[in-house]
Amino acid sequence: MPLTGKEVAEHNSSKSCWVIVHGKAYDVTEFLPEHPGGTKIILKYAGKDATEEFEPIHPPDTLDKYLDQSKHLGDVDMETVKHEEKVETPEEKERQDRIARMPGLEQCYNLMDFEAVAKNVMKRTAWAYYSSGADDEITLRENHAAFHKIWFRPRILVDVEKVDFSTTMLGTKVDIPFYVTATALGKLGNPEGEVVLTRAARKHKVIQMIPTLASCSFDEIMDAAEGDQVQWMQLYVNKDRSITKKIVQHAESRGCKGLFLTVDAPQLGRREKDMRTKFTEAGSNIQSSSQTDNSQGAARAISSFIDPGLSWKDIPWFQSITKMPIILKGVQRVEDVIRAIESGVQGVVLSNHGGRQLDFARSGIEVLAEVMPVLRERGWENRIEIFVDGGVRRATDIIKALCLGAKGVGIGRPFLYAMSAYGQPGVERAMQLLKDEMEMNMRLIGCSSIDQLNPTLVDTRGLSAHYTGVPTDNLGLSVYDPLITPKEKA
Ligand SMILES: Cc1cc2c(cc1C)[n+](S(=O)(=O)[O-])c1c(=O)[nH]c(=O)nc-1n2C[C@H](O)[C@H](O)[C@H](O)COP(=O)(O)O
Repeated sequence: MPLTGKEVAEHNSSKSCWVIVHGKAYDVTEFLPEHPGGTKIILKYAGKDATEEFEPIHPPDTLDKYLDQSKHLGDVDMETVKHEEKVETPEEKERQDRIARMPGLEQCYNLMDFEAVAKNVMKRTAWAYYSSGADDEITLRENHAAFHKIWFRPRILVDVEKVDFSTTMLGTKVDIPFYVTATALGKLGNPEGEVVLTRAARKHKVIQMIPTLASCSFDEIMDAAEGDQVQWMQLYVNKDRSITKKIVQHAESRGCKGLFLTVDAPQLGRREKDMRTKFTEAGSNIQSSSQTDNSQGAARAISSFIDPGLSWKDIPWFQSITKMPIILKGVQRVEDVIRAIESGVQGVVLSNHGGRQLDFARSGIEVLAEVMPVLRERGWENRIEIFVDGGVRRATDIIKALCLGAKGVGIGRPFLYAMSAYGQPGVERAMQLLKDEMEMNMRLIGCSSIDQLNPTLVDTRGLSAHYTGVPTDNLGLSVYDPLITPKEKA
């Protein structure tokens, strides 16, 4: 006999706390103190239907994985569940008004346009999670600003009537040298989540990297791919290696063509915009006497399983459990690229996690400029495939990276913003804009194919000039949200 809404509603305190998710009731009383997202956000839904809040943040198998079966109380007759009247807050009203006034998709002419629109139409928590960088967001801004320190030395009088910017990445032929990188919690921005990116990537023959912390399940994302569409897997390594082994071997059995081990996040960075928004959403209680909620925002809430003990000695174990090419994602200095080559992995991503981890880490493109001359000196430039991510917003950024020796680049936030503001058509347009820019800029620098891109076409003398502690950059300056408590919340 299913439980009634009334029976669940009686368990609405920290002494006895039941919640409903997807039509089933769960006793989370004992779990409360362990919830990485803090107790307050759960107690807000004690005795109620928490599905809407739960869905975007937690991969679908979360309750099966982390809540003992004895706490799974069974079905609820949802007809008997009273849903609180949704009162539209003034903030939500303003957001809906901005949505009504947002520009048509055809008025987005570049990837930054999607960011500008998304900032205005996304829910605060979603914007905070996607846009935030670590600490003072210096590296977040530097990632984008670094590309502005590289200038072109274009060739002239080269026949560029036909331009072909297709290439291969880990042996897969792609239309254009970028991939959709792993970014967690796709459902924060779009109710369908990461499968929106899958469908757009398929249309543009672009590879998608599936995040460990996706909102959609891994199999949902793999199932959304069609034909010979290629996907890679990004892995946060679990302290429990038997879980990791299961995930990796399942990914391989499903046809994943690359395993990207994230190596720059032994602990997730402090993304204060995310933390701040989570705190207010959970109901700030600084003034009240009760213990202040220790919620750390979405990021911390979902990453407590990550193993900070991951080290070089683990590489042989990964090589023993999978035949997939192994790529280290988040390498930030040439010494570790050399060590990666010596350890026999197939690639690295020079990346600082989109500025979300160590603040004052250098941009991936700057590290690339350090790495390639050293590898060339050793004759090792083709020993592994080198990717770069962070701050790529224009095809000229892609071209600069390839001129310096990258095989391809990863792009994160722009596709999240396009997906959040305009859904799949938005992501497809963003990818098409990059293709249009690529064709034009390849012509203008005098190259008709990817193999002609080389270091003589760029001037990187200014690249390592970190002339200001806080590089001025619209991308960064416009992302800080006002700190003043909104009127209605004061
Ligand atoms: C924007 C974003 C990036 C995340 C990301 C989530 C978001 C919203 N998440 S995170 O929650 O843990 O930080 C991941 C992740 O799951 N795993 C990972 O390897 N990189 C993660 N990254 C980093 C991402 O893979 C790229 O390194 C970064 O996004 C590239 O910079 P741009 O966003 O400027 O393109």
